[in-house]
Amino acid sequence: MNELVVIAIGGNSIITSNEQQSIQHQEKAIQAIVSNIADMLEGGYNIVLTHGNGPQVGLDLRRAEVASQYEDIPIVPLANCVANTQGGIGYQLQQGLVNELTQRGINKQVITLITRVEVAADDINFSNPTKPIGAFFSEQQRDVLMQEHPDWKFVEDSGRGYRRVVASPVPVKVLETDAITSLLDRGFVVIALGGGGIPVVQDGDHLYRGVDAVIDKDLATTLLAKELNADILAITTGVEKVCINFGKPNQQALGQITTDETRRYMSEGHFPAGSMLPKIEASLNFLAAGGNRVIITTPEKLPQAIKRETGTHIVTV
Ligand SMILES: NC(=O)OP(=O)(O)O
Repeated sequence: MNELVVIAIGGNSIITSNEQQSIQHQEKAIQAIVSNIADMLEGGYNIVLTHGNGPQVGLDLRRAEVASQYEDIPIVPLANCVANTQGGIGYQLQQGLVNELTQRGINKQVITLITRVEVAADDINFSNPTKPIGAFFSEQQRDVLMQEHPDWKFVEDSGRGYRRVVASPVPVKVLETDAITSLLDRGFVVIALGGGGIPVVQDGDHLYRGVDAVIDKDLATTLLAKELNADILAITTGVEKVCINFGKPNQQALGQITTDETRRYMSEGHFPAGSMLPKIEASLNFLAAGGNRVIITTPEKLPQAIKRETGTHIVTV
């Protein structure tokens, strides 16, 4: 039985900077990603590929806001913008991966699944926006935007500038897990849960409606990996390996670590909040639910990391 790997790719691996937002730039980034996914498929793994949408959903929302200044063009709610990014990014990944597999002579079907995720209507995160979306702005640009849009909130993001933030409720349940399982059983590579899933709340018995938010894709991917009983969760990030004492002279990159060691490093404050910490918490959560292994590495290093040649591997024992 082939191992099931659930892989999360960040939206910023596809739009890498303000200057690289065009579809042509995104397709170039996607070509590199699908080549790595194809390598993993050749290694005999079953794969569910999830992706973020931070830069893309911010762009989509901005496009909708600008267009809605024309009286005949209605505004698009944020939940629909998330759905749009699932379709748009999913299409690019699906087409890129199908083409890559065809060129390699691999007969494997790929499908993108629109995926909804239930969140709690009373989630406290609705009143405290934390999820950065869209482009990076200078302090001066941010101040101008805040004057034009007093309801917009911003946060400084990773030393790269200011980004708009929106609500990011905790994912409670992936509503399309059964469909993903059926597709995996039939041999598909499944691209799902784009942008952390379209956030929906219960609106009566088994009835749902979309809400204006963007779910964190690492949290949502962990939830899906648990629901699918996946063997391996692969979380991609900007560094090849997780480090302790990051940025200090005694910085140390971590290869394989146990959950006990991970918890100790976490309690010693080695993993910054809003950056590596949520990925580490998600990893521990997946392993506590019975997962075998978590890999944290860059998208480029995934094929080597799955063979244990690089990356940080977190295991229970
Ligand atoms: N939705 C989400 O978490 O997207 P990014 O990973 O692109 O920020």
